This record gives sequence, structure tokens and C-alpha cells, in this order.
Amino acid sequence: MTTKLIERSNSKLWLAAIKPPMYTVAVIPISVGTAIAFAETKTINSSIFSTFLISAILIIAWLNLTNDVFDSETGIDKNKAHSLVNLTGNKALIFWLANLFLALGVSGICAISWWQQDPTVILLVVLCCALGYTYQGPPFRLGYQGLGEFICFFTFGPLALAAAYYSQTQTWSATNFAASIIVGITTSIILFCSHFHQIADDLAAGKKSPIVRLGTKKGAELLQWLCGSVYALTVLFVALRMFPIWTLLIFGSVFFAIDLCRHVTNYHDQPTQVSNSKFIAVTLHFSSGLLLALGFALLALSR
Ligand SMILES: C/C(=C\COP(=O)(O)OP(=O)(O)O)CCC[C@H](C)CCC[C@H](C)CCCC(C)C
Ligand SMILES: O=C(O)C1=CC(=O)c2ccccc2C1=O
Repeated sequence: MTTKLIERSNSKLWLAAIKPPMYTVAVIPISVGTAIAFAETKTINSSIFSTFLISAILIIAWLNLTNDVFDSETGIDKNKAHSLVNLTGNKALIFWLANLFLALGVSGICAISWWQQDPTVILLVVLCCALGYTYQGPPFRLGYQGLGEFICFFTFGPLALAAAYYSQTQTWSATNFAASIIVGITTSIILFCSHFHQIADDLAAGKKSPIVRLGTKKGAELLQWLCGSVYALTVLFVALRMFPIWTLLIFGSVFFAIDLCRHVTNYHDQPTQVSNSKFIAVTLHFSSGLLLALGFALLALSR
């Protein structure tokens, strides 16, 4: 009985360390950028789409594994049982596994650039990876200065969507840029929410996350504006005729936005209660992103 309980809690720790839901942050920018390309050109290169998707997932695996490696060096993760470094006790193994994922992910993107005979996509993705490194790796560790949400916005928003759109069309699009602002905001909301319950560990390790800087109450208020901006921007882009009317489907995700704002407003200063807000934010990001992509795909299919 006791052995079974230990096994169950051990597998829970491993699941929390691997973070399967977090890989949706790779799926959404590639899907939205590709859906906009499909809406505008009525064609889709499925080999490029699937290669980009798998590569992006591998890059997120690199990001998360190196996050545990670099955080183990500053001591910020010393109380984090679900750190892969703490679970395995082998920092070098996690570091080299991460580098293998990065090499495989970048190779996939290189293949896309090779097929296109154009280096633009690989340059955009390498820039994303370099910025991702500055978030957590030495000597930069810009996340410790509270800059993570800005890096997150630009990498998962304008840069990732530009790369996904360009991989299909080899050109740029104002509509794609507008959509990238929305995806950038919803991805940054995930990172922002992940900081509420970590305030004590972050303060102790000298990490000035936005929540450390603002305090949890103001953070909860800012979250409401960020969520509201996702829907206000969609209405604006539809009114400006940049987005098809179908993209108003994004309002199907408003329930998760309300749930997230209510939860964080009620529990912003209670770490154990607020800790799952990151996963409500993941659901909001995934549902809003999929509905946005569907809105663009329906435009192509309805013509
Ligand atoms: C690893 C990230 C957050 C974890 O942060 P933290 O250390 O506070 O939390 P835990 O240790 O408690 O888990 C995410 C950081 C994201 C970063 C700012 C930007 C990364 C850019 C990517 C490389 C872009 C990939 C784009 C792809 C779709 C082509
Ligand atoms: O572990 C985390 O907290 C996060 C991991 C991750 O890959 C990611 C990506 C984009 C935005 C936020 C996050 C996380 O918060």
C-alpha cells in the first residue's frame, strides 16, 4: 500500500517536471501562423507544417530542461521537488539531453530553410532560441530582472508567428502581425501567472519577477487588463477588417479568462491555492489560439 502511494506520488512528480500541457505553447503560434497563411493563399504545405510543429516541441523541451539546469545553479529551485535536476540528481545528463533536443529541433528548422532555399525561417527561430537563453542562462538571466514576460511576448508572438507564416508563404503579412500580438499576450499571461505562487522563493533568490516588483494584488489587477486586451484587440482587428468575422469565435474562450481572473483575484496571496493559475492560463492560451486559428481556416473554407 505504502509502496503504491510512493510510486504514485513519484510519477506525479515526474509528470509535473516534464509539464506535458506546457508544450501547447509550441503548437499555437505554428498553428495560427499557418492558418493565416492558409486563409490568404488557400494552400498549405503539410510537410513544412508538421516539421515545424515537431521542431518547436523539441525546442520547448530544450527550454524547459535547461531552465531546471540553470535554476539549479542559482539555488532558486532548491525547494522544487519536481525539478528534473533534483529528481535525477544528474545535472549533466539533463543538460546534454536538452542540447540534443535543441540540435534536433534546429535541424528540423534547417530542413525547412533548405526546402525553401531561404535562410529567413532559421534566422527567426535562432533569434527566438537566443532570446530564450537570455531569459534563464548565464551571464544574462534576464528573467531575474523581470524581463521574461517581454521576451516571451516577442518570441512566442511576432517572431514565432512571422516564422510560421513565412515558412508557408515566403512573405510577410499585416494580419499575421496583428494576430501575433494576441498570441504573444496569451503566452506571456502563462509566464506571468506562474510567478504568483513563487514569490517567496523568488524574493529569497533575488529574482525580481513582475509579481515581486508589483506585489500580488496589483499583479491580479494587471491580469484582468491583459485578459481583456485579448478580446478588445480581436474586436478592433475585425472592425478594421484585418480579421474575418469568424475570428470572433475566440470569445468561446472567455469563460477560461473569467475563471482565471476570478481565481487569481481571490487567491493572489495564497501560494498553494494560486499555484494552479498557470494551468488555467495554459487552457486560456490553447483555447483562444485554436479558436483564432479556426476562424482563419473557416475563412479559406467558406470562399
Ligand atoms: C522556461 C520558461 C519559464 C519557466 O520560468 P521559471 O524559471 O520562472 O519557472 P519554473 O522554474 O518554476 O518552471 C519559459 C520562458 C520563455 C522565454 C521567456 C522565451 C522562450 C522563447 C522560445 C525559445 C521560443 C520558441 C518559439 C518556437 C515556437 C519556435
Ligand atoms: O514551466 C513553466 O512555468 C513554463 C514553461 C514554458 O515552457 C513556458 C513557455 C511559455 C510561457 C510560459 C512558460 C512557463 O511558464
